[in-house]
Amino acid sequence: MKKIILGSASPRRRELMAQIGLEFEVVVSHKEERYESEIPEEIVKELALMKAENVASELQEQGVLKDTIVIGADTVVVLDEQILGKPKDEADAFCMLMSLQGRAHQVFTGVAMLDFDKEGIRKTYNQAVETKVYVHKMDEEEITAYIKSGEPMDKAGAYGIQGKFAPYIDKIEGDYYNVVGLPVSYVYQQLKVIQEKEGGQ
Ligand SMILES: Cc1cn([C@H]2C[C@H](O)[C@@H](COP(=O)(O)OP(=O)(O)OP(=O)(O)O)O2)c(=O)[nH]c1=O
Repeated sequence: MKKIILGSASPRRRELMAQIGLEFEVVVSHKEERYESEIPEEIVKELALMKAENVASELQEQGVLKDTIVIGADTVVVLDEQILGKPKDEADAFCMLMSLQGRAHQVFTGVAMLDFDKEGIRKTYNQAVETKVYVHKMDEEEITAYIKSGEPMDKAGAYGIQGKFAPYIDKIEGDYYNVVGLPVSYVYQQLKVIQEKEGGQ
């Protein structure tokens, strides 16, 4: 079995990987993240790939990259083709939450899996997964109280479906875990394909 490295500082991604019983290590890279694409699916794929590549290059420097799978991910909220990342401050969170209420938006998570064999030769799997989320109408007091809870600040779109925002989620279409930050089923199935290929060699 290849070693699995999760290149993410997100506690949610770690919890989701642990939840499905995967054994993995976490390595975080703090290199800059930039993108050139213009459509959300491509942007999250690009950012996920960059995160995984940053971690892989650090592991390479340490000489521990062979026989390893490195995973990176990136999540954005998209409303009317506008990307909402993490809010800059509480006022920004308020604007984002005002714009999301009473309607649907998309959440895209990009995943990059870098599969290194025993010689250090790499295969790349890079995918974006979409979930549609319908948010109920909220009044200003509810938005203000939610911001006071502190939950929005480290989350794309200024909300966490898994926390105190739950009362405002009318329905979703697609993978719930994709909204939390990692499309667990996609990741698991892809890992299985990679590990089985390995076993067959
Ligand atoms: C929409 C939504 C996002 N989020 C989180 C998932 C991600 O952690 C975060 C989006 O930020 P990201 O930039 O995707 O990830 P991150 O900075 O937290 O971690 P890293 O780059 O090291 O992997 O928003 C939720 O937890 N719940 C939600 O409902």
